Order: sequence, then C-alpha cells, then structure tokens
Amino acid sequence: MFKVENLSFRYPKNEENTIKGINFDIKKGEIFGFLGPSGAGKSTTQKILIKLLDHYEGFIQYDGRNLVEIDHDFYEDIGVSFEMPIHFSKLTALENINFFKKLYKNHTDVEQLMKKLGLWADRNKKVGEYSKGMKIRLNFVRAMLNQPKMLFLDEPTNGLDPSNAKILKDMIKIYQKEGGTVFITSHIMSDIDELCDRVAFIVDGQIKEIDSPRNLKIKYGQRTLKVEYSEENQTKTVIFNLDDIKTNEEFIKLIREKNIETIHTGETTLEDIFIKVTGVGLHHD
Ligand SMILES: Nc1ncnc2c1ncn2[C@@H]1O[C@H](COP(=O)(O)OP(=O)(O)OP(=O)(O)O)[C@@H](O)[C@H]1O
Repeated sequence: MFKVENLSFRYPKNEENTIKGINFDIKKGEIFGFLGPSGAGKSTTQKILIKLLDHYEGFIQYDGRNLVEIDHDFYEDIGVSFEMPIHFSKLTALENINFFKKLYKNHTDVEQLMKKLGLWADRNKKVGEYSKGMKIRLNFVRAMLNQPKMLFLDEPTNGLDPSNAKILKDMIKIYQKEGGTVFITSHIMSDIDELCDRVAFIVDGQIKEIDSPRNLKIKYGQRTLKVEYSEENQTKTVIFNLDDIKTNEEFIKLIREKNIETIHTGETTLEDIFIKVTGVGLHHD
C-alpha cells in the first residue's frame, strides 16, 4: 500500500532533520504500528504520508503511484483520526458528521456506524457537551465516513474507558477483515500487541526495528520457564532455561513429584521491548 524509501524531513525552522532516512512499507490489509518515544517523529511521518507536510527527501509510493503526483483524490481513499478531536462544538454530532460527509464522494452508513460506537442516542447533542471519550469515538466516525481503503490512527484508544476501547479495537479488527489497511501509533503497548501485524520502532527520526510483535518477543524474550509449586504450605519458585528443558532432569523430577501451581514461559512484553529498543521508558500522559 505504502513504500517509503530513504525518507528525510526537516521542519523549515529547525536546523536538524526530524526524520533521518527511514525505510519501511505498509502492506495492503495489514495493521502497521509505529512506536517510539515522545518527539521521535511519529506524527511527522504520519503527516508526510497523508500529504499534510511536503518538501521531504526520499521516495514515497502509495498504491503504486508516487505520492507527490497524487492529487486531492487521495483523500477519498484515506481516513484520518488524530489525537486531538476537531469538531464544531456548537453543532450537534450529526450536524458535524453531515458537514464532513459533504466533502466526500463515497459515504458509509452513518447510523450503523454511530450505533456501533454507542453514539446514535446522543446524535442530537452538541459536541461541546460531549465527553472526551465521546469526541474520540466521533473522530473515528469521521475517519470512516468515506469508506476509506486505509486508516491513519494516532493514539485512537487514548482517553477511552476499557469497554469503549474494546469497541474501537473490535471495529479496527473488523475493518481489517473487510480488507482495510491501518497505520496506527499508540503508547498503549497492549493495544499495539493485540492489533498489529507488524510494528516499527522509531527513535530520534530513525527506525530501529521492524517486525511482528511475536518475532520481536522471540528476539528480545528470555527463554525461561518459571514453575511455582507448593510444598509444606509454601509456594516455591524455580526458573529453568527453556532451551534444554526436554532433558533437564531437575525439571522432569519436579513436575513428576511436586504439586505444581503455575508454569509460565518468560515472555517479554512489547513494553519491555519498547524500553530495550528505544532506551526510554513509556510515559503515560
Ligand atoms: N511544526 C513544527 N515545527 C518545528 N518542529 C516541529 C514541528 N512539529 C514537530 N516538531 C518537532 O519534531 C520532532 C518530532 O515531533 P513529532 O510530533 O513527529 O513526534 P512524535 O513522535 O509524534 O511525538 P509524540 O509521541 O509526543 O506525539 C519534535 O522534536 C518536535 O518538537
């Protein structure tokens, strides 16, 4: 869907490049995550891909065409949901949606979509009276208005309670099942882990890793097995190396003879990998 080669970008006021020669592709039908510490260049990259920023160096291809040569029709193809919801607060949700709908040729079934996101009952409420979570969901409705081939989502679940975050994630999964492609940034690693087929880690304008969450976990994971068993009314813990587990007599003896409570492989989380790759802890706003 997208092919990005040697992309560099400098904001006119800055001396240094913000994006420093990155390469990646986004395959049709995949959910591609873009992760990195604050200020790494995630939003900048996203803005370049959606043609809000130009004058970049390098080459970007969208659906087989040079992005530079694609005209306004590009916006018929994509849906964008950025972190800061932008709506007319004095208009109702439906009035807002009907306004934005007019910008596009293709239209989705707004009633269905708003119902799925739990907003239909409040469609005639002014957006100024919406909660933050409602505005975020309304943003998603806007992004989906034109039945886009590709969605750009910047922190889509930030500010949503767990049940609304689940609704949104389920909708993203359904969108993918129906053939959609997604570019997503988030600081919520469990969401990224759940949704993304592949992720890229960007640090200071450079990509440090690109792979599936599973492969990254294998690469950065500890190959250990933790066994907890009970003995004399106490829980005891032993950690084994997973590589020679088949022939480890102590492990085999343990599971034959003891009352096992739990067995877990030492899985690394995406959050651990983020810290290892970027050298920065996750900040939560
Ligand atoms: N309009 C601008 N003019 C000059 N510099 C900018 C502008 N917008 C962003 N920058 C700088 O570019 C760098 C990358 O910013 P960007 O917003 O892409 O980071 P990010 O990875 O999306 O961060 P966050 O996770 O906080 O959203 C930062 O150093 C930022 O200060």
